[in-house]
Amino acid sequence: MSILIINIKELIQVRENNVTIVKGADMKTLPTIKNAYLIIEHDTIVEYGPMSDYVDYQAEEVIDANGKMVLPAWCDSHTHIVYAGDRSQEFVDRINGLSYEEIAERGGGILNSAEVLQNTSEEDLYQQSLKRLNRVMQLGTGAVEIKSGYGLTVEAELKMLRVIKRLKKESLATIKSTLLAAHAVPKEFKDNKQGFVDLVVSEMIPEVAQSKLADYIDVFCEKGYFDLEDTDRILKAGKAVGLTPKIHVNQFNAFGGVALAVEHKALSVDHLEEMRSEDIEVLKNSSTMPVALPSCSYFLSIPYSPARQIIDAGLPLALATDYNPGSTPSGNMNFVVSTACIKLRMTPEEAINAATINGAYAMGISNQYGSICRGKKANLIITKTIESYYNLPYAFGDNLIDTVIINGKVLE
Ligand SMILES: N=CN[C@@H](CCC(=O)O)C(=O)O
Ligand SMILES: [Zn+2]
Repeated sequence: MSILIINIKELIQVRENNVTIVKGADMKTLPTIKNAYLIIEHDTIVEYGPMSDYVDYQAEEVIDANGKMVLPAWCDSHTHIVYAGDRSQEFVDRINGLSYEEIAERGGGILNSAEVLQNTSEEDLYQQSLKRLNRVMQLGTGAVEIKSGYGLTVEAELKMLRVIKRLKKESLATIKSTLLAAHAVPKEFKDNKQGFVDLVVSEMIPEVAQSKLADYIDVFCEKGYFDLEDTDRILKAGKAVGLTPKIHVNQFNAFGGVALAVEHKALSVDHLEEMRSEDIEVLKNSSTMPVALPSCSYFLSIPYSPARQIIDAGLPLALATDYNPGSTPSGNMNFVVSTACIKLRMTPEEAINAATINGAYAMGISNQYGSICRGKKANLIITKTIESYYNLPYAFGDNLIDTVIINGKVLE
């Protein structure tokens, strides 16, 4: 299959040298080609350039993108798309005055989702999750990381990971899978957190590694969940079987989790709503990607990650949705990009870099995704007719996407 796209008003995020990460002041640059063409063969970008250089090419499908822009599909490096049911009652409880923490203390929150998921069949869980995945693909997401963490028993965590594996196989999207067994302490272990950490380390991690069901290991490193010692044990055990760490850290409290993650050479540290200067310092000269989740801050009314401080310190930053039933029931990367500009004071260039190439880095796939580059996979968004790419964050809440191409296939 070959696709030729002609008359592209602006081809965005063109990176000739297969750049795999963009940091600091460089994030303000978004390389583009005006009035461009692009050729896809099978699932790969094989050629592009200005229309003035275009030489006749016989493609099976020709798309005239007159007035429209083309950019890499969004790379959403942090989601919990596989879950059962919803937590809309807790949403209303919060409106009526309860905090996210108070709801969790009453046995709601993650434990509520875990109970529902444990009682949901694998087929039903798959169907619910597939629907969400298809929806976010329509919204321009072409690559996505999905975590376990609503199972909290060996059996239910494996069920979640098998659903992710099936999504990998049956969906067009590129998917990375993360074991987040240490997401909350289950009721049965309420007074025996160590017992649960032992279970994660001695049963869940080996079993998941054995059946090759995860690419990454995650921990919710937070007061009332898992402390530095627990996190250290779990990351060590994960790394020992080849699972690279990506952790939830500094969402409500900052107490050294970022430094621990860097020590473990984590691929990413995610949330970062609460950042101290030493957290920023420790990320310098590391290979760990900081990831901001602005939809979560929006939904919970908690602080936004200090993107300006992070980028102005010369660090890279990625943006992701955190799509989950409790803190972020939205997988819309367009909203994330808008909110990053509006609330985190990122420029459109920074936000697009953060949601494409840096998002791909935070999933370990930026050698293949996240920019327009010969040889990279053809995951693309074709916008509606727009004046400038500034319109993408500016027109918040609007859908400016006309067509999505994922791994060389046009979404119906
Ligand atoms: N903070 C931890 N985990 C999720 C929320 C989980 C939930 O509330 O269900 C997050 O990333 O925000
Ligand atoms: Zn999360």
